[in-house]
Amino acid sequence: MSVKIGYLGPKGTFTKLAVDAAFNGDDKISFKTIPQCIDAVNNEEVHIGVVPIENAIEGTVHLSIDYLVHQVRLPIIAEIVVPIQQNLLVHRDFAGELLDIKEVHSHRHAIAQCQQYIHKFLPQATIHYTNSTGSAAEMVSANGNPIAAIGNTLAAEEYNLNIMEENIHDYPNNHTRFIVLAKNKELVKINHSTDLERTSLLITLPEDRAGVLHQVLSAFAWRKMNLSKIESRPMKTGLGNYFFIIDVDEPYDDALFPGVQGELEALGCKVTILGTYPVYKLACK
Ligand SMILES: O=C(O)C(=O)C[C@]1(C(=O)O)C=C[C@@H](O)C=C1
Repeated sequence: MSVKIGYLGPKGTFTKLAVDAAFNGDDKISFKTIPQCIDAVNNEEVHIGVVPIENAIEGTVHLSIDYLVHQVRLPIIAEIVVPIQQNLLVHRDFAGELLDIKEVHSHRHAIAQCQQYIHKFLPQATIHYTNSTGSAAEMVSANGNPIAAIGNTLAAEEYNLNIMEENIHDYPNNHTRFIVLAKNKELVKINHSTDLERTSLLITLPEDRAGVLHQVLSAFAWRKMNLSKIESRPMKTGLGNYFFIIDVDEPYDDALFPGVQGELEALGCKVTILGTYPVYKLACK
């Protein structure tokens, strides 16, 4: 059986680079948006979906986490981390200078990763947000105007663009985490080794209970469980209502995690496990 893998496309996105680094051979199907990709896994149009979740410079990809929490709950089966290098891509026929570029197109995370570069070298350009860096590159290749896209070298290749400036992201240690979603975890086969396992929890706090966040964190702290991320997001039910995503750098087990869950539930919290999964730090071609 050929395993169908959905990803945030079109061709030439960073998500495609992550998919190519992790999976070989299988059917790879691009989706225009993150929700469309997640829906496709849920509707069983594809077996696996890969979407970005967090970037080292710009932080969480809110669209992915919010869609997973509020719209479609699918388990996280694995995580792929790849290095991110942003480049300024222009049409093959563009022969001007940086100051001739009227518009810069890209995904909002890519624009944010190059904020200082744009501020310094492209102050005249207007910013246009796209669904992905790949769709920005596609747009530039179809357009003769003096415009540019921010994206990777695969996009330059796929859309026959010139790389006008390389490595334009503002901070050198740039990586993005991608999550792998699937209903059947047996279909997710990543042939790389890893010694890191992570568990992601969704926690909602009881209303108006002084010090409860401190108590939540202590439940992990005294068990010496290593948290790699804590993030709050609006519940979308009114001002001041938030949920927390907590990543623990340990696989789910039958002792510590049920202990934490019981303790948090006794405090009036609601705890949901979003996934317990291996983390693969991979290089891209
Ligand atoms: O637009 C792409 O190429 C994507 O895969 C999305 C995305 C993101 O959402 O963060 C992925 C990696 C980079 O951080 C920039 C953009």
